[in-house]
Amino acid sequence: MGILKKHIAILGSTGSIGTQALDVVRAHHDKFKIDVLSAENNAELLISQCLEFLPETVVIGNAEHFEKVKSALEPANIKVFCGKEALADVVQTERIDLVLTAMVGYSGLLPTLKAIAAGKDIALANKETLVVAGELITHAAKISKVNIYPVDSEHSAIFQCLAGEDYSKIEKIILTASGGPFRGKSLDFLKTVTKRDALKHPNWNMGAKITIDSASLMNKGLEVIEAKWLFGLESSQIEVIVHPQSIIHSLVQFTDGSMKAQMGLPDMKLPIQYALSYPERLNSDFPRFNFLDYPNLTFEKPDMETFRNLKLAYEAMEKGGNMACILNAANEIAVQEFLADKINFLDIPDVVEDCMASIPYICRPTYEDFVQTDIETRQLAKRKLYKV
Ligand SMILES: NC(=O)C1=CN([C@@H]2O[C@H](COP(=O)(O)OP(=O)(O)OC[C@H]3O[C@@H](n4cnc5c(N)ncnc54)[C@H](OP(=O)(O)O)[C@@H]3O)[C@@H](O)[C@H]2O)C=CC1
Ligand SMILES: CC(=O)[C@@H](O)[C@H](O)COP(=O)(O)O
Ligand SMILES: [Mn+2]
Repeated sequence: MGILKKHIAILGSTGSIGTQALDVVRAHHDKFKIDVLSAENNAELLISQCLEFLPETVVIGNAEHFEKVKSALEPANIKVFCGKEALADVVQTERIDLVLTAMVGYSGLLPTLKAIAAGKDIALANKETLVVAGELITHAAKISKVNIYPVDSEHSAIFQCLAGEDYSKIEKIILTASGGPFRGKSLDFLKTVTKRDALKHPNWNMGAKITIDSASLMNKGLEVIEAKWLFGLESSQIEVIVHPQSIIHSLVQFTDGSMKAQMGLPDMKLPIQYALSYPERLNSDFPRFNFLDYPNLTFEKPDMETFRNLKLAYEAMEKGGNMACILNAANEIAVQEFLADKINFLDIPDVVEDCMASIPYICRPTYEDFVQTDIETRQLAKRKLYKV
């Protein structure tokens, strides 16, 4: 009798997480079957991925590329759709077991909600979704009895440390942060840094948006909020420590004082594979960590005065409601403009803080409130950045 394969949809298959997920699938083709792939603009790569993995359905976000993708894939009997609604529809396809959310930003919210409502387990890389609407997502997952498996390296580390443990015995978790390319630098130094400087992450090769977030410590702020929702924690139970080598991926301290850490070389294929194959732990030939190559694993307190984004994220989490949605939308606009060389690095926390102070607070937001908050915050962020 053949082994049953897990049927997977990968949303954002052409990105850093998406391409590494396909590497994992390629190495374990006896375990996984790709049913859906999607991309926003990169039609060439999407077409070649489809011709290799032969999904049933593919979605290209940007309508400009639709005809090109369609004419390349229809001869291979692959259905091609385009646009946001199509993405939210195809994740509901009956045979899909697991949806890997590997797209970037707020765009992950609707397809993730639709996939959960259709009873699909989620391998969650797209942290912005949980940041924006963590309560809505975790509530929907509970109702639909679906699991959310973390892909983010720190959250995968915590999830692995918690295997077989009682979550009510968590005293606190400690998220490690590399500190990014500007660790130890002053505000004066940060005034003049460029996109090129900010894109040089010391340990990880990732998409542009998350790399800028790592440099500004917003990534760690988003991860603090992500951890709250994934593991059901209070703000006081979530700590951040700077660990420049990125070998310890995060830690859990239990109520008896014992600590568990998960370690390994910085390689996203491991957490991706763990999330895709859970509860099975598959073999891999990923390079192994050797203590003797790292005689100095070091730790520092994060500098939340210079890197204000981390403090703003704690504030947004503590305030709740739509505040983290405001933080996220303002940050997405600021990062987009920084990557377009239109604003300075230090404008990022300024505009996030301004938007958090100005957009009306909603204590118990509905999905429609999040949509409206996201739109209004993006408009305000642009007005603040360009003083129009
Ligand atoms: N990269 C990493 O190591 C890690 C990433 N993450 C998280 O995973 C997510 C993906 O990050 P990463 O892979 O680095 O990002 P990339 O920018 O490398 O890839 C993003 C993917 O999403 C697609 N995409 C872009 N915009 C949209 C949109 N509006 N709607 C739908 N799809 C879209 C892109 O398509 P196209 O190529 O056509 O533009 C691409 O396939 C992020 O939320 C990030 O925070 C978390 C931990 C580590
Ligand atoms: C690989 C991964 O999970 C990233 O989120 C990474 O943690 C970014 O590094 P920073 O610790 O610099 O934010
Ligand atoms: Mn991370």
